[in-house]
Amino acid sequence: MTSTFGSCSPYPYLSAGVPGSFAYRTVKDRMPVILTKVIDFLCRNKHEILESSTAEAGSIEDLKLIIGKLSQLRSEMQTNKTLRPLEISSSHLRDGAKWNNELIEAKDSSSPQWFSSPWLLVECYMYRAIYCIFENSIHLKRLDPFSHMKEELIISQKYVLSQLVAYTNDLSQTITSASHLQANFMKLLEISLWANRNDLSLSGGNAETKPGSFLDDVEQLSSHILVNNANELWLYVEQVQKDFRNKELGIIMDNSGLEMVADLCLAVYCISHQLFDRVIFYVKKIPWFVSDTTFDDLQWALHYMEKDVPEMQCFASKCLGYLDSQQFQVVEEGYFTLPLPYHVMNKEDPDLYNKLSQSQLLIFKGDLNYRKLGADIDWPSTTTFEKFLQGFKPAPLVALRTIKAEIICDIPSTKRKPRLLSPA
Ligand SMILES: O=P(O)(O)OC[C@@]1(O)O[C@H](CO)[C@@H](O)[C@@H]1O
Ligand SMILES: [Mn+2]
Repeated sequence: MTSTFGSCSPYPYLSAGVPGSFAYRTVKDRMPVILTKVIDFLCRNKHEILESSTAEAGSIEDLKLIIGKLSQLRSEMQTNKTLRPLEISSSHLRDGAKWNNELIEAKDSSSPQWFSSPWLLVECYMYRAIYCIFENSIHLKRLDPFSHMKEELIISQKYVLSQLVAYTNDLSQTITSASHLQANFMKLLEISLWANRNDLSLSGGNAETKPGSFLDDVEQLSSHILVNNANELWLYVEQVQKDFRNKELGIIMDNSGLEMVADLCLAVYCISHQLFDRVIFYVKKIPWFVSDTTFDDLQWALHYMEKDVPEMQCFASKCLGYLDSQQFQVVEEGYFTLPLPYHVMNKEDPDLYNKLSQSQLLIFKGDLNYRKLGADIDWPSTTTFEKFLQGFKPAPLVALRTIKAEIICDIPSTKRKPRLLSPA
């Protein structure tokens, strides 16, 4: 496959063409279920959806058309048809050109099919196709078919979220030494890492955490960290204090819900202890991989916490205050909802690469970001992170990721490649 994925690696891309792989089970089982859940949601909630739309009569036709197109998409996936060019609207022309270039490129070598093209292209394609189907409707352009799941997740987790925020507040009160500052930072990193297990695209829309267990889980899970560079990271953060006056942290976000709140806790800690002066949150520009955070999700969550969860009101107001003062900034960049891996970003989107390079530290959250850092290639597990990135390094960066896909690197040769307890 010689698309702009164009990697110099001799190793193959992950693909659903490998029976039994997580990519195969995702395309064969998980993705059709996700599409079915969207169709069911539209059928079961059609009255509410029609009431909320401007022109009810037209919307009924719209809804029927959308459901038909989603069903067709699912059927083409299940029968391994060729991925059709996306109908991308004029407001996304730039992304559209890149999308169809990928699909045309794929055609050069072989027609892009669900079970043979690179998993990254195929999986991103499904979410983009869902978005295009809504965006090309007349009355339901702005409908996020996953927002109800993301909102229900936050509401169902409010007890765990309140615990997490209270824990973060306590950490901030007890800073009496540099070692405390470090210990607490490391703890919040681990919390942000394990919150990544909360992933609606895996849990089929169900909240993962049982009330009251998440912080205990974080304690237990420490021994499951396979590659842990937190100590080197802290030494670098200390160096940043000496070398830079104006310090910026970039968080390339992943899932809404617990993971988003964990990332906000880490960011609040960094600002309130002057480890960084500004935190840039890179969110998704369109609904993505079921639970990935959009700007609307972040705003909805902060206002929900401020209004409806007394224990979180102060935290939410603090975050909203940081947004007003620009100490928190939210950025929507189209690149993060393209199928492109990160090693081609400097060529494909030099402005974004340059923006990322303004930060003193970048934290890439979650499995999909990790897959894009490694171009979704089936690298040997002993591959160094440096080689895995294939030259992508706009700024010093770390990946906080719980393993979902088989791709992995930096495992010492003394350790065997971890046997994945794939959540699927
Ligand atoms: O990016 P996240 O939210 O951590 O992981 C989500 C996800 O990318 O993990 C699976 C394997 O990569 C995908 O099929 C799935 O959607
Ligand atoms: Mn995600």
